Amino acid sequence: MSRFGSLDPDLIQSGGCTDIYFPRCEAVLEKAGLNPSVVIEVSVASLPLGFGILAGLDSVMELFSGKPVSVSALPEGSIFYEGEPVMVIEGYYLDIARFETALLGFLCHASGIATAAAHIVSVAAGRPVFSFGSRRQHPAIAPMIERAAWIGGVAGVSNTAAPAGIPLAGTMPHAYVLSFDSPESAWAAYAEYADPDVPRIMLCDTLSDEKAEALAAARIGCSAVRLDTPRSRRGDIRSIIGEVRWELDTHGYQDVKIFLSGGVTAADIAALRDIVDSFGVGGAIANAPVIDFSADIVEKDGTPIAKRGRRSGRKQIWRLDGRGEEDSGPAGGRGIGESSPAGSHLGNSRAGRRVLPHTQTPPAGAAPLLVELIRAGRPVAT
Ligand SMILES: O=P(O)(O)OC[C@H]1C[C@H](OP(=O)(O)OP(=O)(O)O)[C@H](O)[C@@H]1O
Ligand SMILES: [Zn+2]
Repeated sequence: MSRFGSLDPDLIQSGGCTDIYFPRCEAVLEKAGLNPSVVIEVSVASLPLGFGILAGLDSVMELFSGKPVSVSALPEGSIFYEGEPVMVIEGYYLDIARFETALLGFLCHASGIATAAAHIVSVAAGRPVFSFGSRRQHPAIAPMIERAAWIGGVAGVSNTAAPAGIPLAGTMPHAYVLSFDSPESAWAAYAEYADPDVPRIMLCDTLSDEKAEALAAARIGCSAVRLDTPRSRRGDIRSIIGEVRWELDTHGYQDVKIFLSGGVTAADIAALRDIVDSFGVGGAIANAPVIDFSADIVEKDGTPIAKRGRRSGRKQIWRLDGRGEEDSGPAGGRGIGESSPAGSHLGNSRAGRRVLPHTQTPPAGAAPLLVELIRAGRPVAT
């Protein structure tokens, strides 16, 4: 029996977490004596934001290691576009079939979060964005959520179960403030007792007006005030934030920054990034729509073949000016443990890329973006 509704990872590894039609059709193929060698490409036909950031590769590598298949893919954190094969899997179909469910699940969910994070980070235009939304999802996938948000470019994450190397960030809950007899005593205790390396960011909207609480917190001493104003009180949040900034400046607290959280979306950030110093984003990242990848046969026993709506034959993505590393590296995010985003290349138009048949000679100076990761079940040193 699984605990907390989550699954034993060994069952995923063995193909036990799959859509029932796979084992059913495997059995028929076996009885029919069929097991073609295939090339399967993972791609997406439509990307609402016009681009995607690839994430979830760590789990796919684990899934296929030790299995008699070969895998090539765009490196994790790469930007990709509609119709581009982000991953290519080769092997006998019966060695791949039932793993399609887990393969797509790993990529769809993590890439959706990484893409939303990258979009929000690019809209924030240099203002730090923190992932505060792991509470909006099942805790068993908190490490995946925070890792994908980090790959998408956030400056830090709130969940302590995040993979090592990702900075943790957080402030204080309203429950903490309410545990004291006043917000002032809550802030004073935090200023005095919180670990020295914890930023003094005080939550300023619990019992009274943001302007009054922000000034009171600044007088006690803080580096920033967090506004998490409930929807019922929001009204014109821009005016509220503008008043808080004005009063802080007028009273000599120009250095006290403003941190905004609570239902923050990319549109909010676009509208407020000129008067807010950093953002805590929950559901807009953690609950991001998945990227709707599909896995399709494009070659069978060496012959190009594909279902309607897909182009047959194995392909390569070429970066025409040879800057493969820019596209094949973190394009909107970064690898785990890297100190900062590799700079957002979200401006990368797909004009600089070309998808060609695997057998076709590319233009001079072009760089291949799909790289071999696993050969016959063994990871390829990259
Ligand atoms: O973008 P969202 O999905 O809204 O979540 C982001 C913030 C908002 C929420 O505030 P509260 O719900 O007031 O929780 P708390 O009092 O614990 O901060 C909590 O601080 C989350 O980290
Ligand atoms: Zn709260």
